[in-house]
Amino acid sequence: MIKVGFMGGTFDPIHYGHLLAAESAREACGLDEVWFIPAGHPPLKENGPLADGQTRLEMVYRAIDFQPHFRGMDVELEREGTSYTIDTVKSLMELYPDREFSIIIGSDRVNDLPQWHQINELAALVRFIGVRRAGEELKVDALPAFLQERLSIIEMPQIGISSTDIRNRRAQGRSIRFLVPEKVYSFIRRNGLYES
Ligand SMILES: Nc1ncnc2c1ncn2[C@@H]1O[C@H](COP(=O)(O)OP(=O)(O)OP(=O)(O)O)[C@@H](O)[C@H]1O
Ligand SMILES: O=C(O)c1ccc[n+]([C@@H]2O[C@H](COP(=O)([O-])O)[C@@H](O)[C@H]2O)c1
Repeated sequence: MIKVGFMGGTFDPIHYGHLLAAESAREACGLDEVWFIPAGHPPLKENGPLADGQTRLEMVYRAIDFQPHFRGMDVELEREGTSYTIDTVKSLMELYPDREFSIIIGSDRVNDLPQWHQINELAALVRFIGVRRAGEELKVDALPAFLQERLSIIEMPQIGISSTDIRNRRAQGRSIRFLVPEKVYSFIRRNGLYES
């Protein structure tokens, strides 16, 4: 079986925190591939993304350009309605029966796992790889036992970057250089993304 770590996200925009979390998970868990899957309509987020789906996917492609273990996928962008992970996992398992999927999530998402749609069924299908995220407390003990059993926590160099901070910096006319890969940086600037 080919081991795939699926990293879903709003990626509005993708940044070095995402890439380093993915690479840390790949190394720690011996993953063959990491797939970056931008959410069409992210669940549990108060505000929808600022950039449209194709623009966020384009930034993912630019960020992972020439990385042999990384892939960008549009499966959630093509789907109507809220992008529940259970639906994505089921369709990926059907499309790629030769692959074994796990889900890579940062600590903020680890803490809200019990609120995920059909979480019992999801946890029966996949394992979760939780990555410690700068500024977020990991509350593994607060999770129900069935989730703790399906969760591995891995470490990564703590990197306090968030897409919110990047969008805020752009709105204030501040620099985002070195927070995102150079090809994402030039794309954001060229297209005037996140300007106020
Ligand atoms: N700096 C980081 N370190 C580790 N994990 C991260 C980091 N930033 C995001 N993640 C994780 O990546 C996944 C996708 O995150 P998302 O696209 O929402 O980015 P974000 O920076 O949290 O965005 P926003 O600030 O808009 O909420 C989530 O599981 C999140 O926990
Ligand atoms: O399926 C759910 O109920 C669910 C609830 C919260 C988050 N997720 C997924 O977790 C990933 C990271 O979410 P976010 O909001 O931090 O970008 C993304 O793929 C979301 O679709 C999924």
